[in-house]
Amino acid sequence: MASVLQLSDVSVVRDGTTILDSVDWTVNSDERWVVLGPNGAGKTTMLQLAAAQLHPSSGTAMLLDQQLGSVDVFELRPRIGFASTALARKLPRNERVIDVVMTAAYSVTGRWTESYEDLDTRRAERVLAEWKLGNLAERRFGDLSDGEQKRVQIARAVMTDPELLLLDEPAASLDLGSREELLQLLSGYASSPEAPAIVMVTHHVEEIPEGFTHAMLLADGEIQAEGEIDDVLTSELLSDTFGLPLEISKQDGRFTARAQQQN
Ligand SMILES: Nc1ncnc2c1ncn2[C@@H]1O[C@H](COP(=O)(O)OP(=O)(O)OP(=O)(O)O)[C@@H](O)[C@H]1O
Repeated sequence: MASVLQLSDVSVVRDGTTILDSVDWTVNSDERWVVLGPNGAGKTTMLQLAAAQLHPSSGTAMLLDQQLGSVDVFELRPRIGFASTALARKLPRNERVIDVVMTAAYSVTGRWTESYEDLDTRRAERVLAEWKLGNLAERRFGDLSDGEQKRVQIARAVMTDPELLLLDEPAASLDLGSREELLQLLSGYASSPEAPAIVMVTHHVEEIPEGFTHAMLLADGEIQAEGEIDDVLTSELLSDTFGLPLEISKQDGRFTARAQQQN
């Protein structure tokens, strides 16, 4: 299976601080990864590397068969779908939902003078329907609920049929109903044979959709564990990563975690 991302001995240093330390990580095209770790572990930095928004300070990062640092990132970025709160803040709140999604075709936020083809419109309509947003296409983005806005961000990220989809805390701040609705959609998407490789950062194991295959645990910029999801999301490894005794269980494909009872 072809790899879409391959980090070899990658470190990221910013203002003298090592944020990622000698990371080795390969994501193959048929894998769906979740990245977990405490605040400040380096998860967002890892996604920024995977989104070609950041170069390694040392080591080698291969992204979609191109080496970061020796490729035009503007050619790479349209092949990568990225949904994050930072990106969502750039989306114009008074733009129609369909335009928020369609402008991804040009990697811009905010419709301006670009001309779109019927193909773009049809694709945006199809993606909106897939993410249960078809009836909201003409609404203003800023008027939607948080749950609907999160789905629009993902619809926008998949608009260009990316080879790698990156999701930074897609379920953060959602109420229980909106979270479950989103997880169901993400599960369906992740389980489809046409889905791209996916990397999702989250703070909560409860937010891992069914169908995710691999996990990475990160702390202090170092990988604590990585591999198949059931081998990595164990009570022992999670307790070590978060520095407190945790008990993890899995039922019907979904994980839950809680602090262990102290005697
Ligand atoms: N320019 C910078 N200079 C120094 N340190 C930085 C810089 N940018 C980020 N950091 C630090 O790097 C660390 C990792 O940040 P990052 O946002 O990748 O972590 P994270 O795991 O996504 O955290 P969170 O879960 O809180 O979102 C943090 O401690 C952050 O303060």
